[in-house]
Amino acid sequence: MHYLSTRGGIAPIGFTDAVMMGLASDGGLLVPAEIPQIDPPTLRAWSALRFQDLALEIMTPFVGNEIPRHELKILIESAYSSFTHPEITPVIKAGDLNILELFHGPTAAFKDVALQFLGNLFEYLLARDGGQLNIVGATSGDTGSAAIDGVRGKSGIQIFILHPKGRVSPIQERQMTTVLDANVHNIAVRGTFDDAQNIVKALFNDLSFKSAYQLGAVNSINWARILAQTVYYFYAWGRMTGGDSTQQISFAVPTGNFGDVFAGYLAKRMGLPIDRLIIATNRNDILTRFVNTGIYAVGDTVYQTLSPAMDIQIASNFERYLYFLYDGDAAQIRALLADLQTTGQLTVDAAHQAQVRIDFDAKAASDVETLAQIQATEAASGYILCPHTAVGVHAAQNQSNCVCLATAHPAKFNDAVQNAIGREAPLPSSLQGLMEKESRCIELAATVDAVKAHLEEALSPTTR
Ligand SMILES: Cc1ncc(COP(=O)(O)O)c(C=O)c1O
Ligand SMILES: N[C@@H](CCOP(=O)(O)O)C(=O)O
Repeated sequence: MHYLSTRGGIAPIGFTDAVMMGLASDGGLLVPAEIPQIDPPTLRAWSALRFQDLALEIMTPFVGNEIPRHELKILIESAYSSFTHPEITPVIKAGDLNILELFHGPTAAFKDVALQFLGNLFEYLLARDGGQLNIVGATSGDTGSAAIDGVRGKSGIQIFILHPKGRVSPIQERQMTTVLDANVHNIAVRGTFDDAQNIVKALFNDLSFKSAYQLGAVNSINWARILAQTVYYFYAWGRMTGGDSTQQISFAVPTGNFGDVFAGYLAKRMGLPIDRLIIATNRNDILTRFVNTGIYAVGDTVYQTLSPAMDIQIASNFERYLYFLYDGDAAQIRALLADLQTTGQLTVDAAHQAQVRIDFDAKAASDVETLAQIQATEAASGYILCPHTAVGVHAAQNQSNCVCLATAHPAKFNDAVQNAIGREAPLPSSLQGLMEKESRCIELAATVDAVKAHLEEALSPTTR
């Protein structure tokens, strides 16, 4: 399997290079040159597999022959050994709802599914090929702690995570800042998640800096993130249908950076019988507006909502979708992105907008609607939704045969839960005692220069 850039500016590379490159060297995102097609008999056979075995099957064609199958299997088995549910990502019934619980990993959010694997993969590749990696990532709350947990204490790896100061939940913040391993560096930037993500991308686009400091990516700009997240769509479909490929399932996906729903889109393009893919956004509704109008227009403000991990205006993986929407026409992607850069918006033509409406539904929820959904679901079934999941469940109303992705444990957002139902969700053991622990974090201005200077200082041979 080879990987290309959405902007057409790099020669094809293999899986290992794609994982280590993170953001493509021309500023685009890496995508597979072709999408493997899974036929109905294979889907049926896969529906009986354990999550780990399914992951091995799905990843194999994307990895190609770069990692021997038995070694890939070990990486996968080890990644999911830290999950507390035997099914890894179970589908459970809550009243009428089908909930795909993605929060049974060490940091209680769906990010663990990919980042436990990616941490192992980085460690394996560094041990095999030599070198070291300095990860720089941006988080609106969940990627940060999951990435930190995935690489803490691993040799040859340093991790720097930027979060927007005061814009993640107290538990999310403590999950990151109470990890005191020497290779973990938390940075609170005085800005929004979009500011943090722009800084990370600027650092990756500074190719001499990227190469001098061996930067690596844990955000969903890294293809391995998308790949690992694709697995649970197949898994949930198998659990819902028993492998009957005449049965289609819809998915409601709480969306911010477009990584999770893009993984669902990839699954559908691989042949998984998905009916509707529902993009669920909060008040930061750029993607919902895009699906409904064909215009992707960046607003002036990133609103703070009760679902803070989705407080994102500029959705990183949207560029990957545009690439497939335009059948891999990189020149067209560059033109659309140039429009976005100069005017703050891009518009797809009517024919492509029609395709967007075939590919996705989209719906936004206000905070009031989010709280009402948490309250209604708890009243109907006793099940407590996290506010992000509630945005998804709200969007799934009236959709039959739908699976709602539960992207985080509700206890990570107990202020919202308390507000909705008058009590908190019980803390899982992984989240207990965080508020009493020692923490470490520095604060920086939300500028590329400030972060660059910090990295230079932290990574200089005299400091280390
Ligand atoms: C709990 C939670 N739900 C949903 C999302 C949105 O996922 P994505 O950014 O992949 O669209 C995030 C952040 O990524 C999150 O942390
Ligand atoms: N919601 C995310 C934002 C970063 O998204 P990613 O999937 O690109 O890592 C978070 O919780 O940090």
